[in-house]
Amino acid sequence: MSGGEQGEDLAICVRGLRTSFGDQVVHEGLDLDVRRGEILGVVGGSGTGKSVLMRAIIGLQPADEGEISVFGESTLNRDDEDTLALRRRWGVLFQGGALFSTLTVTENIEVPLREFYPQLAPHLRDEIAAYKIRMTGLPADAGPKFPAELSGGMKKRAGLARALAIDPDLLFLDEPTAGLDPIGAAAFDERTRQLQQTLGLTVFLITHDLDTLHAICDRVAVLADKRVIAVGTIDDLLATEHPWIQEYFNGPRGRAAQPPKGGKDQR
Ligand SMILES: Nc1ncnc2c1ncn2[C@@H]1O[C@H](COP(=O)(O)OP(=O)(O)OP(=O)(O)O)[C@@H](O)[C@H]1O
Repeated sequence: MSGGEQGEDLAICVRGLRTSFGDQVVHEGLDLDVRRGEILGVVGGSGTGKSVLMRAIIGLQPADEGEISVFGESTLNRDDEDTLALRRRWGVLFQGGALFSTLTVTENIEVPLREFYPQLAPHLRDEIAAYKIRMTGLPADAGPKFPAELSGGMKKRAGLARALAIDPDLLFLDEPTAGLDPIGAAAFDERTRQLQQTLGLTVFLITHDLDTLHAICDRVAVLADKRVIAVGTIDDLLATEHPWIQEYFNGPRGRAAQPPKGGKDQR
């Protein structure tokens, strides 16, 4: 189910990861492969370390032990210039959106453009921001608005537009549909899938949303006991006997989210 991938087919490769906060060990001996071009859903009970894993991959959380590489390049122990070159290849939508409240939507989207392309002329920055606004399905007049003036769904789209600002190859989404109504969540999923297919993105998607897993994830990784206990399609996971996995996918909510038999996508 996991392992055995060729290095060049992998967007992310984690081996033997250990992370901790003081005495609290979050991950121990964690391995994970994310294939290029896939949407990998990451699930697990609350506090199992999904966000900490994402932060470790993008270099915001130190690793006590282990190896992490992104597109074949180690993310650990890099010098500043190398780190910047690698960071250009990913965009991140943090849990809750994490927009700067004192900046407009356009200015938020321009933050990574200023950081990575400081020489870019202001009118080009504005054009790119306007394009990203359209791309993520925000209304054109969202640009001059402040985050406090946006609905929850619009904030997520603005966060997505910022994550896509520098045309990344890899997108990290931390609970992108949390707090959205089911219609808004389905629309966000659909947009994520469209963008992933059109732009050839690899997506690392942390979620508790069973509908999202069924609708757009190619494979799902399950975190428990400080490591990834299983990775595969939902059918692969259903074939395992781990009690948490069975409860998660076959419990009342899991069953309700399963697509009807005889046709995966009826939309
Ligand atoms: N900055 C921090 N300082 C101390 N402990 C932390 C910190 N960040 C996370 N933790 C701890 O690490 C563990 C994993 O947290 P993490 O946020 O990765 O969980 P999660 O699986 O994403 O949870 P959820 O599904 O609830 O968002 C938790 O016990 C959390 O309290």
